[in-house]
Amino acid sequence: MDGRDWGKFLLPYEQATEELKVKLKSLRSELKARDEYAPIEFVTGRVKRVSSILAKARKLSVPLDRIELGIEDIAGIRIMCQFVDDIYRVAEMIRLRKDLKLVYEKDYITNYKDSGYRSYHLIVEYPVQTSLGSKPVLAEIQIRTLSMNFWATIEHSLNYKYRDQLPAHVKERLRNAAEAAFQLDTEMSSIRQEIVDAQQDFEESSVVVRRVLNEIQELYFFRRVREAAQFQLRFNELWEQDDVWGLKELSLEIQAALDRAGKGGQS
Ligand SMILES: Nc1nc2c(ncn2[C@@H]2O[C@H](COP(=O)(O)OP(=O)(O)OP(=O)(O)O)[C@@H](O)[C@H]2O)c(=O)[nH]1
Ligand SMILES: Nc1ncnc2c1ncn2[C@@H]1O[C@H](COP(=O)(O)OP(=O)(O)OP(=O)(O)O)[C@@H](O)[C@H]1O
Repeated sequence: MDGRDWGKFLLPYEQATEELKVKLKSLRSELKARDEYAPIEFVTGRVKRVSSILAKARKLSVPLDRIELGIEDIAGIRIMCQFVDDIYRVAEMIRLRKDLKLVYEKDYITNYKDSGYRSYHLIVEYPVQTSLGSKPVLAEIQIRTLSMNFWATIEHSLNYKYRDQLPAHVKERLRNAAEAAFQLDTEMSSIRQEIVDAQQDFEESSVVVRRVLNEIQELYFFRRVREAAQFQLRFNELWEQDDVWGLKELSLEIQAALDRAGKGGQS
C-alpha cells in the first residue's frame, strides 16, 4: 500500500470511531436525562496513527494486505467509569446492542497483565455505511475506571519516553502502583455500597412510616378513636427511636384491628 492510499484506507475507521463515540456519549446523556444512574463517566476515541499501525504490523508479523483483520485497534474507543461494577454493566449494554457485533472480549481486570494493566476490552465489528455500501470494520472498546485510566496513561507515557526499555525497578514500582490504584477502586466501591444500603434502609423506613400513618387514618375512619389514638402514641415512640422493625410489627397489629373493625361494629 503506497502513501496515497492511507487516507482512503483510514476513512471507514475514522467514521466508525466518530459514530461509536457519539453513540456511547448519547447513551450516557440518555440515562442521565431519564434520571437513571449513568455508569459511563466519559468517552474518548482515536484512530491509530499510520506509523503506529506499521510498527504494530511489524511486531505482530501481519502482512500489510492483512492489517484489516490482523490489527484490531485501528479504530479505538475508551470508556471511563467511576466504579469497577460499572465496567461490567457497560460491557453488557454493548453486548446487547444491535448496531455492532461482538467478536471477542478480554477481561484484563480479573486477568490483569504482568505490567499491572487493568481494563476490560471488547473487540467488535461495526458496519460503517459508506457511499459504496456497508463496510464492516473492527474496533477495540476499552472500558476502565478512572484510576485504571490514570495508571495506564502514565505507564503509557513512561514507556513511550523510555522506548519500552523501563528499568526493572521502575516496572516493579509501576506494578505496585497498579495494585494501589486497584485498592482505591475496591475501597471506593465498598463506600458506595454502604451509601446504597443506607439509601435503601431510608426508603424502606419511609415506606413503613407512610403505611402505618395511613392505617391509623383508616382506623379513625372506622371511628375506632381510642384504639387509633393508642396506636398513634406507639407510632410516635417507635418513630422517634427510628425502630423500623417495631413499626413493621405495629403495622401488622393495626391491620388486625382494621380487620376487626371491618367485620365488627364501631366503638
Ligand atoms: N498502558 C498500557 N496499556 C496497555 C497495556 N497492555 C495493553 N494495553 C492497551 O490495550 C491494548 C490492547 O492490548 P492487548 O490486548 O495486549 O492487545 P495486543 O494487540 O495483543 O497487544 P499490544 O501489542 O499490547 O497492543 C493496547 O494497544 C494498549 O492500548 C499495558 O501494559 N499498559
Ligand atoms: N481503544 C482506545 N481508545 C482510545 N484511545 C486509545 C485506545 N487505544 C489506545 N489509545 C490511545 O491512543 C494513543 C496512541 O496509542 P497507539 O495506538 O499508538 O498505541 P497503543 O494502543 O497503546 O499500543 P499498540 O500499538 O501496542 O497497540 C495513546 O494515547 C493511547 O492511550
